[in-house]
Amino acid sequence: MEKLKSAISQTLILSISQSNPQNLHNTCSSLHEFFNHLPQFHQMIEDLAHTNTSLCLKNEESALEFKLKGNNCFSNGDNSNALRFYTQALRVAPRDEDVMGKNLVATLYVNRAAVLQKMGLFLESLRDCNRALAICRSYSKAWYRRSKANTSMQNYNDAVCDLKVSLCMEHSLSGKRQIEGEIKLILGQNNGEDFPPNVIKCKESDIHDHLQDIQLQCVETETKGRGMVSLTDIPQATLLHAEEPYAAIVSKNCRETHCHFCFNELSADIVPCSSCSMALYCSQLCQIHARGQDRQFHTKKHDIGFNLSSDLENYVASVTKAIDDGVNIKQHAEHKHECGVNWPIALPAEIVLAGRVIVKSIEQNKRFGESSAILNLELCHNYLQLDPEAKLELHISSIVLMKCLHHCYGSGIPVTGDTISQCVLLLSQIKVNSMAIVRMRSAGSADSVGPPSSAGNNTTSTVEQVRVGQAIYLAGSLYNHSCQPNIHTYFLSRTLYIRAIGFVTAGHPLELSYGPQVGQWSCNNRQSSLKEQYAFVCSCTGCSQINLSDLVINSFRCTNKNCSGVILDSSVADYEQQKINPFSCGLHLQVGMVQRDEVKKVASFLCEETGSTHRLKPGFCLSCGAFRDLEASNAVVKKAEICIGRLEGLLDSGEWHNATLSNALRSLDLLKSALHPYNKKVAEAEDYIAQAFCLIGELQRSRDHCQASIKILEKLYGDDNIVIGNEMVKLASIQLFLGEHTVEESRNRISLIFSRHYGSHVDDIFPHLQFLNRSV
Ligand SMILES: C[S@@+](CC[C@H](N)C(=O)[O-])C[C@H]1O[C@@H](n2cnc3c(N)ncnc32)[C@H](O)[C@@H]1O
Repeated sequence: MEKLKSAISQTLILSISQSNPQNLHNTCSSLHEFFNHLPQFHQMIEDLAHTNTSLCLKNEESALEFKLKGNNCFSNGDNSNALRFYTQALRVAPRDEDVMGKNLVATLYVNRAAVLQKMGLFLESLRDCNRALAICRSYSKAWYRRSKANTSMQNYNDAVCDLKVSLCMEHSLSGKRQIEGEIKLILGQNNGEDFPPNVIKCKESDIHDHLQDIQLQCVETETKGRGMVSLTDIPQATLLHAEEPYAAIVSKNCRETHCHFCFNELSADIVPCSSCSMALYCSQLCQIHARGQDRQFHTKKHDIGFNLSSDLENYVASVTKAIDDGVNIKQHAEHKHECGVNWPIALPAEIVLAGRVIVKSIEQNKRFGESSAILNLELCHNYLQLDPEAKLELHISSIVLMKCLHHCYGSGIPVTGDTISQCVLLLSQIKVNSMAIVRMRSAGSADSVGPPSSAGNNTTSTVEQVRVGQAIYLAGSLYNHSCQPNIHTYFLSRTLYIRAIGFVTAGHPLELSYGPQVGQWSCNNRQSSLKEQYAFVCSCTGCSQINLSDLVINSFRCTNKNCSGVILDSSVADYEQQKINPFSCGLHLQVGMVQRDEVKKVASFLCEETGSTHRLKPGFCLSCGAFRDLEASNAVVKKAEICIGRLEGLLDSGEWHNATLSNALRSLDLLKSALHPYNKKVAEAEDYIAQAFCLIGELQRSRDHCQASIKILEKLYGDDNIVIGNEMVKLASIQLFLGEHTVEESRNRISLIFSRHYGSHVDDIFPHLQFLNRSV
């Protein structure tokens, strides 16, 4: 790409930098023409789009090599490597290949099932047996292996049926005897009674929550374009929106760990794509949703060819029923056009996502090229605000993507100035409107730790977000951003859920956070992050009205011991100055009810002297006017931060030096002497020190510092913010370890905050937090 870029003439670069949505097709057409004359461009497209250069095709030879390695590891008892090699083999094994009279994929599933059984992963083992039997139902070994998994899970009736089916297919006398012996053994546990066969029920998801009957409306706003409001009052925690993505893609860093369709974490029994070695799924069903139904494959199932009782016939039919039978696959098969070529691996995820949008739009019979089919998504874009470099990147990426899609679709996707320009606009729509799909992950768990006194243990359980995918939700993208959001978004599988955090009155804008929030960063940092990422200047209440958090988050403490006022440095003072609106009839009207007293306490000058004439003076207390030498104070803070940074580094590396903790404690005192008690740096230092004490088993001290950190965060975010819920998880896990009854209070708060944000989905989102319910 860089080579291509350097070949472009300055004149063309200039006209691209000046392009706008109306004349885009000219610059797209010129650049396309220019590339068409470059041999290296054609070579690049060849490498990206042709199957003969593909790095992700199926390959029987490699599959057999991996299988052999898996077999060797299995016989040596090296189960984790055996599992790895069998999965590698499955990724590259051609689906219709028979080796020694057995389908290779089915054999690999059965081999992997044996490893999973050894590893105690019985459900995973059972699922692999089912996959093998869905391919070849006369596979005796798969039935036998299935009986093992069922026995381990105490599904004795199924285990007996599996063995009976396997017995019918077994040729050798000794094999028959062994199976008969095993049947007797299981029946013996049931006093010789036979078990009636069961019909397998496949439970893919279990989500209970209902959308409330709330009337939402899209309206035109003064400063933010379109936005969403409710026509009625919305009670706290109401679920008001659920939506499937128009298109979605797994994050690059989660390609090996998360399902490429539903984005849930992959378990040990990964299901690879049936046609390429790149895409991985958590289940056959997800694979079918992403790749489409493979009728040909399923009709290849061999007839069982043995005489079975009608009960057993039914049993076999229920187990081997194609997983997609009766499933109404409504989704467009989003991975199909990407299968077996390099570009979906080589290009950035958002370009591949654009490809999915284009193909879906074409598949939905919208004619691409005419009547602006892609733009029919009616999403806003930020093309005009992009810098020249970004415009050029979008031009190049669009030409490359359109060329790759053209390879697959031929004349169905023509590469012209017009179609490329639509792709450019689509990419800038994706920049502004796509959402990151996230999963909550717990780091450390009080379940997995030893005695609290022993050093090196990780006692706290923390909650963190992992960005697993990126998606376009057409209706979801109509919600504007606020740094003080009143709605909360989360994801189950690929579904977007939106819930009201608190009570929202009819007509009030419904706004979520695109990332930055009051309490997380200062106003100037939030503004620059939104500008950089989405190219807009945030005009939310948090950025336009005085709030306690923005006043204190980076502030210094007053030099007057009896004053709790704040002293701002010049960068913060400038931003806060902009919030003092000369047209408002009094500053106190712009301050939230709950915070009014607090704001007054830290900045009474602001509250008393309203109007445009008042200037915030950096270095002087906003409450009593006392002076602080900011240069000297900054030097103290910098020094202290170096020591705290060292502690943070140690926590990451897992190494330990007592001196680092002592230095950090001294630095915390220094920070407290210079910074306002609600400054975020103090909260962060308290948190690192809490983690360090936890690591060396000094849990009481860890708890104290954890509580101190939470107290500050409550001031910055507000008491009921989800961040406080996440922090309370840490505190509760320490309290639980200490056997303190105060854990009850923390549990109640966690439950209150989490249910406000996640409603009845709490347990689906945080299954790993069940341990917190343990009694003290
Ligand atoms: C995902 S869209 C939201 C819907 C959009 N307003 C529309 O008309 O389609 C994001 C865009 O909305 C606008 N926007 C959202 N929140 C904003 C805010 N707090 N301040 C200013 N503009 C905002 C920006 O133009 C941003 O790029």
